[in-house]
Amino acid sequence: MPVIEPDKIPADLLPVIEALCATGIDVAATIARGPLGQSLGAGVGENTGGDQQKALDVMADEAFEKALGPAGVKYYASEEQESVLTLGGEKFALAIDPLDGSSNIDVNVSIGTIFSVFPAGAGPEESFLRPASEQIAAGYIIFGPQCGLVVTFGSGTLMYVLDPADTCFKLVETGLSIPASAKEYAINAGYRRHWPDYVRSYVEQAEAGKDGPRGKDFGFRWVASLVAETHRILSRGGVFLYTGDARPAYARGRLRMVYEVAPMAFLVEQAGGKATNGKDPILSLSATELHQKIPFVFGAAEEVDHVAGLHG
Ligand SMILES: O=P(O)(O)OC[C@H]1O[C@](O)(COP(=O)(O)O)[C@@H](O)[C@@H]1O
Ligand SMILES: [Mg+2]
Ligand SMILES: [Mg+2]
Repeated sequence: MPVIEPDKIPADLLPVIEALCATGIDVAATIARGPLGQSLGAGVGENTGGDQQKALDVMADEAFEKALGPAGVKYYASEEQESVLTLGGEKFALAIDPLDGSSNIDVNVSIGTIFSVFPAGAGPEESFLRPASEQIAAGYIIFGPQCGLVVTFGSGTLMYVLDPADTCFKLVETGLSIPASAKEYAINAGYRRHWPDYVRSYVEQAEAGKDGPRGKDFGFRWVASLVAETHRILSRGGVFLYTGDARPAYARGRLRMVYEVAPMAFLVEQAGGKATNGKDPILSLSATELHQKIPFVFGAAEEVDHVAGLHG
């Protein structure tokens, strides 16, 4: 039985996408059982980035690592591992956030797996420390009310939904498109007192709504799962901000260039949106360290441009 409809997937990448889907189906089944199975949200340690690791972070990482070597992945860079692993494949370098939105594991809110694929480079680190524009595929699996796959190979952004009847990801959209203007913004407003001026100005203008300089009302959203925020923005528009702020260790925000920001930027730009570090396009930038964080603003083109204007 196929795990995904293969028609729109480049032939050389099909084994990688199939391995991601097959593993995603297993992870989805584990998540769906929640407290009926083993404790998924229990703390089990700390990763290199200093985040607490939960049981599901580690289980998902082990499952993807195991599946991807035989699918052609040579270098495997995971948010949950300190350095790049060399697997059995030859062609590809794959970066992964095996479980995004860890704080939502135990509360039955959408979480996901984010991935980014480059052609394998000269060595493990060189394969990932390069311009984000050199990605040849990027996407995420969302574990939500529906399990879905959103992916780009550089010619549009595709959406698949997992059909529970035959556990096959089926194509539902071929050209996702983010409207240029937005009516919703997403930011963790709990950190307001730490924000830089350009973020404070952006949010104050949005909050002023029709009566302010933007001349329209905005709704506010925050799920605390990047995958879920991206899915909403790809589905109905909006803008997302997780910039640097004045908290210790948050000068470059929270999100990682290699595992989270570069792949989401590729998906968003392929859907007609924009993705910056507040000012410069993410796709023009390279990570200089594997676990490097970077400020991230993405979504509706007009909003991302407006933020860049305030950034100066
Ligand atoms: O808890 P905060 O500061 O609002 O951060 C939420 C962000 O952190 C993340 O959960 C980080 O990802 P991980 O769960 O993979 O560490 C994002 O999904 C989300 O956007
Ligand atoms: Mg994450
Ligand atoms: Mg994670």
